[in-house]
Amino acid sequence: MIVLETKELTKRFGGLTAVNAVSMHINEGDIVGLIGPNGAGKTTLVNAIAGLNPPTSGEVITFGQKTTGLTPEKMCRKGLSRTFQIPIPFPKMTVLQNVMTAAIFGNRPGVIKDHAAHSRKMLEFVDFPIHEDTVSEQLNTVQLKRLDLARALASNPKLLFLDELASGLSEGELKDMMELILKIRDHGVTILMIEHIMQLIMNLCNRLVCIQFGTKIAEGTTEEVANDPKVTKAYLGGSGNTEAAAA
Ligand SMILES: Nc1ncnc2c1ncn2[C@@H]1O[C@H](COP(=O)(O)OP(=O)(O)OP(=O)(O)O)[C@@H](O)[C@H]1O
Repeated sequence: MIVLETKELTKRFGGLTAVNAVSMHINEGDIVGLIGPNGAGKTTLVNAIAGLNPPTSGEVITFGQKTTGLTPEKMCRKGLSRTFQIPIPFPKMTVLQNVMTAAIFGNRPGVIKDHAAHSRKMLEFVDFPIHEDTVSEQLNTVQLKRLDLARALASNPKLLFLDELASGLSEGELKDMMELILKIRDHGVTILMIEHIMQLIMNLCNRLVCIQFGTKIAEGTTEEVANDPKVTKAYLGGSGNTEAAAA
């Protein structure tokens, strides 16, 4: 079953076409990698789908319903949640308060009976490594990424967008993060991940979408797209190995 589809989705910033008529889809249970060189338009595409920066034209269909241009709050209530390339929690709130905020505002009233208990469950799920009463401005990169993930999961999404979740992590942390992403998928959440780290893409994703200069240049199984000469060229500007380019 297709859970998300874009049709000719376009986003312009003045004279710049950051996303150019991108049509793509995500199947239920997929982990789709959204790849492409720096500045290709990946975050803009995700923002256009998730409502942060509505598209200039085209269509978004989420769980079979037209959702083009809906606000992030409405998309969240429809089951789409996301993390950010640079996580920005409420800095003066504790870790638990940050997750509770997402639990309270990300779910329909009455769905979650005990927001604190639900939030603690989310922190446990992401193996949050330090005390829940820690003030969020004191967190390091790894802790911020895990908090962002716990916040995203607190609204019980069916579809989750991850924007460079693994950037800035060490080799060991990367392995833990891969296990966590698989655990999320195994709990019934379909995932679209923007990622540059090829080790992650090749190990986790069953499908890839590659964009360059805002235009989709490839979509298919991970193997098909990774071996597509257009994709190799986009990364290296010539012949070569995508893995080496993106690692
Ligand atoms: N709010 C904005 N206003 C104007 N231009 C923007 C805006 N947001 C993004 N852009 C431009 O749109 C293009 C695509 O940027 P985007 O951040 O989506 O690329 P990306 O593929 O996510 O890049 P990266 O991998 O480096 O994060 C870039 O040229 C960027 O400068």
